[in-house]
Amino acid sequence: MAAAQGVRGCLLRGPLRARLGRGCSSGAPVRQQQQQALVAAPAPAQELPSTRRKGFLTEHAAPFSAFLTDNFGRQHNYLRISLTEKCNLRCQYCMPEEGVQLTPKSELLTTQEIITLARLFVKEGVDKIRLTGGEPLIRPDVVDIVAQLYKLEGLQTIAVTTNGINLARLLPRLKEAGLDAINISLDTLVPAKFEFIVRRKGFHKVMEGINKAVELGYNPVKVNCVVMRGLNEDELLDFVALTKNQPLDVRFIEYMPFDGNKWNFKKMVSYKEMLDTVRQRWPDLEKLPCEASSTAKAYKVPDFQGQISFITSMSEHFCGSCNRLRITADGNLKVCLFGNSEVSLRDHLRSGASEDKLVQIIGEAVGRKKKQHAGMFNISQMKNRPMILIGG
Ligand SMILES: Nc1nc2c(ncn2[C@@H]2O[C@H](COP(=O)(O)OP(=O)(O)OP(=O)(O)O)[C@@H](O)[C@H]2O)c(=O)[nH]1
Ligand SMILES: C[S@@+](CC[C@H](N)C(=O)[O-])C[C@H]1O[C@@H](n2cnc3c(N)ncnc32)[C@H](O)[C@@H]1O
Ligand code: SF4
Ligand code: SF4
Repeated sequence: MAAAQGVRGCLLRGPLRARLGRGCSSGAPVRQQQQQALVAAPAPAQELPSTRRKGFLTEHAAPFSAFLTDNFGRQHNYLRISLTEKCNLRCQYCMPEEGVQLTPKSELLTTQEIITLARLFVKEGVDKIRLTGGEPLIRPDVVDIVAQLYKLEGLQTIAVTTNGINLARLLPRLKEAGLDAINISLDTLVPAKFEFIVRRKGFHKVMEGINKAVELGYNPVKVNCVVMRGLNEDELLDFVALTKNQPLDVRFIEYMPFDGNKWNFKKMVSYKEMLDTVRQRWPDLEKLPCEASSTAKAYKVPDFQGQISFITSMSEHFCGSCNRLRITADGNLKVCLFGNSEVSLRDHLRSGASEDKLVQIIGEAVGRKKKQHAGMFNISQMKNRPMILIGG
């Protein structure tokens, strides 16, 4: 597993301030802001807890569940669980400014229900769970959830996708509990623009979170950047420069349509356009091999420590190798990010369905999964949840 490999062996060299002084490609104001934000000199990397996984990587070889295999032969070994519908930011590309209709608390999955479902999926062959949201790190028991997941035999990777605001504070405990991999969302290196895009303050906290993840030895630390025309496409080269001396994987994401995010084609910057921009500055950019199921196409500037990637859901979808299922915070199984067929696992759990019955229901839902999403323009017209209620 990439993430399981990635958690070992991070080497840090020199203070971040010094790193950022080199290799930034655009004007001084952005660079100064980066330098102000990344002032801490990280301590030496520490080894992450990985003994449990070392064992399973070699010993766990159960046949893959027929229930989690769809009609196109795709094996779903990666489960994304949304821990909350709430968030401490209000990103323009994810949710409407006025917020979203929240589900009453009694209808959200309890911690026990989350663990029960996770255990069931792991038993059937899921070996990677990503916690998402909303903002997963505002759930008060997130550390406990990671600790309980860590005990699940067969689960090799526990990952989180976070906006980074609470990360520096929580990461030591999350790491102790068994968190293997971290993806942090950051769409701009300009503090004022950050406030505009996410409609809240917090830029420096996110940078602190990225520094803390590097300091604690996560490698790579993935940085998710949704690229939108007129907002941040002028910062691509600055983001690439961040990978020069740090173990970061900066992932440029094509802007995707969801309910309430005012997507339009003109605001989307395609993979090809982004790649051309980066290649003009670094013509010797190398393409890297990727896992077949990866959402991202990876590249590297020779001699840079980190790498960059592109998540091309719109212009070059990767549905053929999809291995992902989702559980929403209100307990629905969603078999495709861009499909609106859902089944309530919560209701079945609460009405006392047996494990066999639940597995059957999950299998039927997986059987309904389409070969691929319906295409950029069709999905921009379809009824779906706002992204904040899905979790990415
Ligand atoms: N179309 C599509 N996009 C996805 C899928 N999974 C994740 N993404 C998008 O990829 C971007 C990054 O998501 P992350 O939460 O970091 O998850 P990931 O890309 O699976 O991360 P890794 O496990 O580290 O590769 C977000 O914009 C997600 O919405 C998927 O199954 N289909
Ligand atoms: C919905 S967020 C939830 C996790 C966490 N709050 C965060 O922001 O990282 C998961 C991922 O989806 C991405 N995302 C949200 N809306 C998107 C959109 N319209 N297009 C592409 N990616 C999007 C975010 O940038 C983030 O990396
Ligand atoms: S992308 Fe993440 S941080 Fe931003 S509003 Fe959505 S859930 Fe919150
Ligand atoms: S759009 Fe649906 S089928 Fe395609 S990769 Fe994403 S979740 Fe999988």
